[in-house]
Amino acid sequence: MTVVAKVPCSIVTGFLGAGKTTLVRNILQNGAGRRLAVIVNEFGDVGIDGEILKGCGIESCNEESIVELSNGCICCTVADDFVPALEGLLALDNPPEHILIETSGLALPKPLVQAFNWPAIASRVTVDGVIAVVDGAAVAAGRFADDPDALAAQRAEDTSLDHDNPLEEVFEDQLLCADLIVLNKADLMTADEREKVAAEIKAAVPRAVKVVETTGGQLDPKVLLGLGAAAETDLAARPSHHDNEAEHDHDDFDTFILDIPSLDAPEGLLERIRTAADAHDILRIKGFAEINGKPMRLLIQGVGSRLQHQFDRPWHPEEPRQGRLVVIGQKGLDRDAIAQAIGTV
Ligand SMILES: Nc1nc2c(ncn2[C@@H]2O[C@H](COP(=O)(O)OP(=O)(O)OP(=O)(O)O)[C@@H](O)[C@H]2O)c(=O)[nH]1
Repeated sequence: MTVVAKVPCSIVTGFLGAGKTTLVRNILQNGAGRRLAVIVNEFGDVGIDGEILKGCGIESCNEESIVELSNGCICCTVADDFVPALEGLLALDNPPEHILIETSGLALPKPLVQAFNWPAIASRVTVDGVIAVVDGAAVAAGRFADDPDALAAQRAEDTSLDHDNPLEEVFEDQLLCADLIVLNKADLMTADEREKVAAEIKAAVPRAVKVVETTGGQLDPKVLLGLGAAAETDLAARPSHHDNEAEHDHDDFDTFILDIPSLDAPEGLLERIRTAADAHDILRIKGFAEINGKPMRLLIQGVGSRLQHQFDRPWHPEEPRQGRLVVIGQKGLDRDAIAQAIGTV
């Protein structure tokens, strides 16, 4: 009897805008020697991350090995989307030797790890490791804890995990499931902040989990892949805020899409986005804009009020040159006011 080795899969989790796609892109660029495939999931309906990966010009990024699941959070569509997507990749003529799974920033990784025990796939794949990417600058700015010191004190007295901040719950669920924590955006932190954030992370995770610091997700694939964690056999060590819920929903968060008119120059739009992100506490905004006379589409990426933009690839002749932004925030986002502030079609 021949025993076929299970295909290792790395789950890349991390809050909105932490740098997951950037890290996955680096692995694709540096992961030579191993046939990789990617399953990429987004909270919004428009697959920006898949587009970024496909637009990156890396030879190994062929269309069939990048599967986009943009039909809600992957943790809630395991049966309908995730397991069939994995099966599809395993059925390719040239199946991948390692699969990267990038979850949405709001997904809980544990239901995904659990899915690896499903009979349809259990004998064929294993979770090589859960990699949690952390936006160090956001943690340093206190985004995930109203008062980290008070919280640490409270933890010391009360070991239950529950509290009311939905951002923090998602963030902690991602850390608590991790085999490796990537402390990203080191360039945006002072040495003191880096130390403080690393200590905060360690305090939040009861197991000994390695924390590696980086900028732009630049880590050797040898550090990230081949962890051999078999996380699906080790679920008890990965507590979640949602362990007692039959189904997790994302009611705490809102998302919508804005169509953006063609522009002569990007500066005005970028300024309006920055102002709107601050005024309305937008967590994440990303998409593409059309700049008149430019053959390339402009990729716009906002995390909080920090914005980046670059021309990433030429518009394809068959695609509509329609600017479009996905906006994500906590429940109660004022869509009309944001649309007006940013200027939509
Ligand atoms: N300054 C700085 N920016 C970074 C770093 N890593 C990523 N970014 C930027 O942060 C933004 C978000 O990065 P992504 O890789 O798209 O983050 P993500 O976690 O995939 O985002 P979602 O899928 O929307 O949750 C982009 O503008 C990146 O260029 C870093 O180390 N430093």
